[in-house]
Amino acid sequence: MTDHRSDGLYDAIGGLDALRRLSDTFYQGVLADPLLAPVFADFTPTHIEHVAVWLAEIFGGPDGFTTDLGGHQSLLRAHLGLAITEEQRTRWMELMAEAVHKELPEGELLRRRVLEYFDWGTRIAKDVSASPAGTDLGDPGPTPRWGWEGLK
Ligand code: HEM
Repeated sequence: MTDHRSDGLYDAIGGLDALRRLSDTFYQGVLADPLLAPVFADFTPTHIEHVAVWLAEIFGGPDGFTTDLGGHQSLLRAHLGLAITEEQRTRWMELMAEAVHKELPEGELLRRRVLEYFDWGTRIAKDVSASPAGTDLGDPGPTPRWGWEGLK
């Protein structure tokens, strides 16, 4: 078991390919889940790729979400109006923890840091989701970065 700590978190995770596998496995679980599937009624396969590209940027990889997919504000806006409940957020975390254990390299610290990001991010998604679609969120600043020490 190794934490690959001399690498950045993105490289230790296995880069974009590993994040694509993570996203794919996670959304297979989401779409089969009675509590979450209705939230993702408009799901399309591009969602899997967009989430992988977002996560790459978060964990210190290429900034493709900012350059090509609308950046931090677009990510937040995608969650407006969803009215995510705490029960749904918790289920999302359970399914993501399963996907992380299946798809990401072993390493207690690596997995802990990744899941800490998801815990932080799902709370933000839930908060934003309480506001109606189209709400002006202002400038949220650049996409956050998450490393071995957590939020940078
Ligand atoms: C760290 C946590 C999260 C991340 C990184 C994340 C990431 C994303 C991204 C990148 C998109 C845009 C996808 C696209 O452009 O196709 C998106 C949309 C969406 N997210 Fe999240 N999300 C998070 C939490 C949640 C939670 C907790 C829920 C609900 C329980 C949720 C539900 C949705 C839905 C319904 C959409 C729109 C889906 C669609 O395109 O049809 N997200 N999310």
